[in-house]
Amino acid sequence: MSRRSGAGQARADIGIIGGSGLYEMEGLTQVREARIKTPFGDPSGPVILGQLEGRRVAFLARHGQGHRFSPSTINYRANIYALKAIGVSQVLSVSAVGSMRETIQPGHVVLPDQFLDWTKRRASTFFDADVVAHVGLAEPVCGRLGQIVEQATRSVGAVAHRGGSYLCIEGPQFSTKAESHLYRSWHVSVIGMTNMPEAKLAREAELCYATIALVTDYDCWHETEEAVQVEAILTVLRQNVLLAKRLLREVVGQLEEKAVCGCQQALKGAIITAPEAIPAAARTRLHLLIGRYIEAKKGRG
Ligand SMILES: CSC[C@H]1O[C@H](OP(=O)(O)O)[C@H](O)[C@@H]1O
Ligand SMILES: Nc1ncnc2[nH]cnc12
Repeated sequence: MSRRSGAGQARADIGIIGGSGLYEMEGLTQVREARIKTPFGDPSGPVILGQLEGRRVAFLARHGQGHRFSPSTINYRANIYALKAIGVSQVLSVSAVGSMRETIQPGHVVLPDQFLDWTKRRASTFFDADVVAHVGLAEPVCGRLGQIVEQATRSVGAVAHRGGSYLCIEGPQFSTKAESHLYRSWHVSVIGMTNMPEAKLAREAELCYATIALVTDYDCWHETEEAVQVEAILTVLRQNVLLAKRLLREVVGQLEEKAVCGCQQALKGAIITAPEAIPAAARTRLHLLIGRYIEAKKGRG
């Protein structure tokens, strides 16, 4: 696979964020690498662009090549910003998760429609200085994308659980049994360490977002299954990742190039700061995200 590099003219419509075990996307053609600088720092690595099933796709390994970034040190803002900067309008997020329910088994695919953010030390908004914006997160997953992913999951022969809550813990340690039982009492479906604040930031960036959660373990609540350990996760992951690659191809082939849905308007009416109160430096820093709203407002006087 030959690669060109550089960020100039790098464009894509569909973003894939690869999680644990998914560090590259096979099957991409016309591959090039883009190193994208953002006002929020560096993404986890170069964005890999190419064609997949006739669509322009951008792939980014969340933990970086060689899995160098822990869930707490991933620069989620830079990752989402970088995808937005190259034109991505819809993001498929692939994640390894633990199951919190008997019927959700290792090897199954869960398509959560809710998240619980139990993280403690992550930058979780683009709007933490100079501009205040409050986006809605009642439905954090794009329903249109979720529907397509569900169909595709079934058509590749995997067991799909559509809906349910993904509980995001800070990690990197796995949970104690006491925590795991507590979380089960909250009726969550799966547990992981990365989808928050990723999903929040995708909404702030007005990107459609859906998680493909690949179940690797039963965390540590199960009475007859071993408590989760990385070694066991990696064994299941090797199988899951093969499935994920087939599934992603199928999903991408069914997606419209440009998403047309409400996610693309998430910031409409959400910016509460008066345009004239926004300093020039903040306008520049946030232009990609809010330019069309504050310029229009200013024009109306
Ligand atoms: C290697 S197991 C724990 C690790 O896997 C998940 O990451 P990702 O969501 O990127 O697949 C989990 O959140 C932890 O970061
Ligand atoms: N049990 C678990 N807890 C947190 N993150 C995970 N990722 C995969 N399995 C997990």
